[in-house]
Amino acid sequence: MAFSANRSNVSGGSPRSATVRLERASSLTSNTSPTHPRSKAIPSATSPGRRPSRNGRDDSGVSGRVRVAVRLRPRNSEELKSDDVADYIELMPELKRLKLRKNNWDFETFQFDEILNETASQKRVYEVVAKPVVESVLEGYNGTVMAYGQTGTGKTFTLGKLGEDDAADRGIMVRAMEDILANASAEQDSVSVSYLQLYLETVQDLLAPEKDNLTISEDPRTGDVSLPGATCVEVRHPKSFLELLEAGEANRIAANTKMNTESSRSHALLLVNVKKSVKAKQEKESTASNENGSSLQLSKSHSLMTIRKSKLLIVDLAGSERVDKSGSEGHLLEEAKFINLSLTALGKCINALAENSPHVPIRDSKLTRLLRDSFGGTARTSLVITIGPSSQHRAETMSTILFGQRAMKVENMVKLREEFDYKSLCRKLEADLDRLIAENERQNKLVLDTEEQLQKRAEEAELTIQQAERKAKVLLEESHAKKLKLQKENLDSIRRLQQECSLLEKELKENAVKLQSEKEAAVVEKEMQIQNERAKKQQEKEEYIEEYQHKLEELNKKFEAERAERESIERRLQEIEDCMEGQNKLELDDQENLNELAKKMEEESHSRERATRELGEWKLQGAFIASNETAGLKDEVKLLKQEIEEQCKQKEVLEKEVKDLKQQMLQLSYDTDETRKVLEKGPTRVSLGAESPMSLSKAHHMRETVNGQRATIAKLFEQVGLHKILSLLESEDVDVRVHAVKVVANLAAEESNQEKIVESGGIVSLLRLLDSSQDDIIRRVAAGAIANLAMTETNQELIMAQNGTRLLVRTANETDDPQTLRMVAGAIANLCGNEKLQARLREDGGIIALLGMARSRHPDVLAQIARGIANFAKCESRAARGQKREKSLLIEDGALPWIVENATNEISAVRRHIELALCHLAQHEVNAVDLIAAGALWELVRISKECSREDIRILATKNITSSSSFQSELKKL
Ligand SMILES: Nc1ncnc2c1ncn2[C@@H]1O[C@H](COP(=O)(O)OP(=O)(O)OP(=O)(O)O)[C@@H](O)[C@H]1O
Repeated sequence: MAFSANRSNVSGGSPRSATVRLERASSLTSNTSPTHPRSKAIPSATSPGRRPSRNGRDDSGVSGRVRVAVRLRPRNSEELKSDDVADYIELMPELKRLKLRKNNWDFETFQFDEILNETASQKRVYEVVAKPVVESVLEGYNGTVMAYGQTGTGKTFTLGKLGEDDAADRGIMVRAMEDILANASAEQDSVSVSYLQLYLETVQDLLAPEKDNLTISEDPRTGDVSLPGATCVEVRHPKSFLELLEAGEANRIAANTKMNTESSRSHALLLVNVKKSVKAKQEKESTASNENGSSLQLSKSHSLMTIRKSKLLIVDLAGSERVDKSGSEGHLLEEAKFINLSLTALGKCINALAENSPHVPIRDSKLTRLLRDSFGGTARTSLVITIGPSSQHRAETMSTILFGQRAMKVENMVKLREEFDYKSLCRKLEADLDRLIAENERQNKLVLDTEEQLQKRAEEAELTIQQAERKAKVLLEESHAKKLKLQKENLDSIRRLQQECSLLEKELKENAVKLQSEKEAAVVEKEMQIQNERAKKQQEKEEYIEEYQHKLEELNKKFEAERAERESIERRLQEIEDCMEGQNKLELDDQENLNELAKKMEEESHSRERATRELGEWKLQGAFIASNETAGLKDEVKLLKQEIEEQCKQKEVLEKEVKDLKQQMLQLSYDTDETRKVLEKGPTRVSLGAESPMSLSKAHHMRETVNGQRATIAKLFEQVGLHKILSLLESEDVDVRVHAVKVVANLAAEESNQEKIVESGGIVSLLRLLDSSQDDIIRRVAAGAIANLAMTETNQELIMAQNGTRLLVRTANETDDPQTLRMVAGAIANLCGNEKLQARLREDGGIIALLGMARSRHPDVLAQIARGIANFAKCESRAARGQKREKSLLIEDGALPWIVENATNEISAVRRHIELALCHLAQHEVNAVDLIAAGALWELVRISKECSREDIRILATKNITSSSSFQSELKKL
């Protein structure tokens, strides 16, 4: 039987080699050895109740003081009867203090871990004294619960009470076993007990009474104490434990009877061995490996189990009064040796430990050897000291208390005791190995299978390649044959195409020769046609000239007659002028007289005023004289008035005469206008107007009249003087201005007069009149005069310099009178003929104004516009000769649409001018694109074929053929 569980083989445990003991915190082993004095100065661990943590982290050695509780037994029946009242003890459970009377006036105070009075229940005693130790045992630590006290104070009651009658009486042993069994797994853990008695240094097995002298064994390496021969019974239920305990108690009584001794002389020891399996931590694995110096590597995949082996020792000591009497007091030493050697030895050891003595006499008794781990060892130890209430045992009580005080000073180093379960690990590893071997075999088989498959596939692939090569060879041969065949077909096609090409070339050459001959024939025919037309035109022209010359001669004759008539009118006019001059002189004289008279009257008025002023002074003296003078003056005034009236009458007569003369002059002016109109339509003055429907005879008559009038006017012009006539243009009288401007216009119609008119400032006067007048007749006649003057280059420059273009433009915009517009258009048309002034003319708005006047739609106006455009285009064409030409300003100012629109105007004068203008514009390639866009090309083509004037036709043809743009446009169609 073994006292220590790890040495026990009672239950047929496995061989020792199967387990490896792991001592944690081996560095503290020497300290924990009972053979070495232990230091008391372990500060934090000295606190009562300090326990290793449940999670096992606090698994290195931890110091733990022996905990001591005091329990006071209630008074028994005898004590209750006696007067021996226990007032020598005073318990203070709250303060955990106990006071013991020393004498009548003094108490001694002791501090304990727990104070349990007489009313403390068994349950409370268990929880306070034993439960912490039991829990510690369940966590893998050794534990000791021990009761010490005088006989009859309740040690057995506290520890070994079974509680058959009343469960509340169950003592620490029963309750501890209940807790241990409740926390142990029936499958994995094991709980076994041994129950022993020590009497006079003899260890007896209470579960096997025949074993009455068990040997105590100590492991020299670890110091563990065991009883190899002790009975160790596995316990699974509290009930079986009770039975076991009852049996053990019966054996104890029998043994004591046999040995003729008392139970109070022996120590009862209940040894509970607990084996619990717990999952090992990873760090434990490495530790295990290192400590054993083995190369064993534990797979992390295994959940390694460790076995925690702990033992709980519950010791019901013999009554201590003998110790006290024999050990402490030093008397009756022999008796002590016989009776309770072990208690004495225990007291010494505790003293030594409490006093930190270098020598602890642990080997002095079997009890101290058995309790080696409980005091100064690795177990958690809790001591309950029991005392009685009777003052008769005061000395024993004091002795017990002092024992308890000394025991409190003993410190243990509690250590976790656990081992790896290498058996199960080995089993798991073997299972793993089997599994790995099976896996390896399976993999090998798989590799072999794969290799076979690969070999098979390689052979198949080889076969496929050979087949593909054969197929490729056949296809290559076929392709080569096809290629040769195609090449041959291509060659045949090329030859055929070459033959077709040569045939086509031959055909083309023949067609070209044929076309050339047809073209030449057409040219010859065309030339002949042109020559015929030319001849015909020439003949018509000559006939016309002949007829015209005849008519001209007739007109000249009539003109001579008119001139004679005009001279007579001019003579009459001279007479009238003379008469007017005389009349004017008379008027001037009368005016002087009147002025003189007015002067006299004014002086008289002043005199009268003076007289009036002096009248007050000379009222009396001069009244008479003043009245006479006034009468004289009145008479004089009367005479003068009569004279004035007479002169007025004469003036009226003269004015009537002037009026008549003016009437005559007006008539003359009207006649002049009419004559001029006729003349302007004649061949000598073609600058203005289109052909009139007036009959030739009437025109002739009119021209004769006009010629006569002109002669008269010319005479008048010589007699009156140009300056005077021009000054009349600024007369306030509208009629005078009208007549005067008509006279000037008539004069300007004669080229011979123009120089004089210009020298006399006529252009400026006419422009001023045009600028200032709102009268349509004046503006029309003035514009006509300007138009006539604008026929020469010098005059054109003068007109332009005097801002004439702007005035004409303004007039053109302001009036809708066709005759005025005709004159204005004529004037601008004349200006258009000056190539030096083109830019300025355009800048002053001349072209746009010219085009704007087309709104009139009057044939005469349209003719003048067309003439102006033709003039402009001609000058542009002339100016650009030999220079790089920019686009025509006419095109820039948007004239093309109007030109194209009127290119076929039924009025020949309009049409002819536009045809000319188009030809001039077409001379320059720069205009070609716009001309094509405006449709002018087709007009040019038409002109080249239909124009009545040959020169224009030729010009148009030349333009068309010489323009690459026109040619390409024509080719498109
Ligand atoms: N706390 C208690 N309550 C009631 N009765 C008690 C108590 N303690 C002890 N007794 C009684 O006192 C008597 C003596 O107790 P017990 O036998 O347990 O003492 P003991 O210390 O074990 O004595 P011994 O040393 O001789 O074995 C018993 O009859 C027991 O029932």
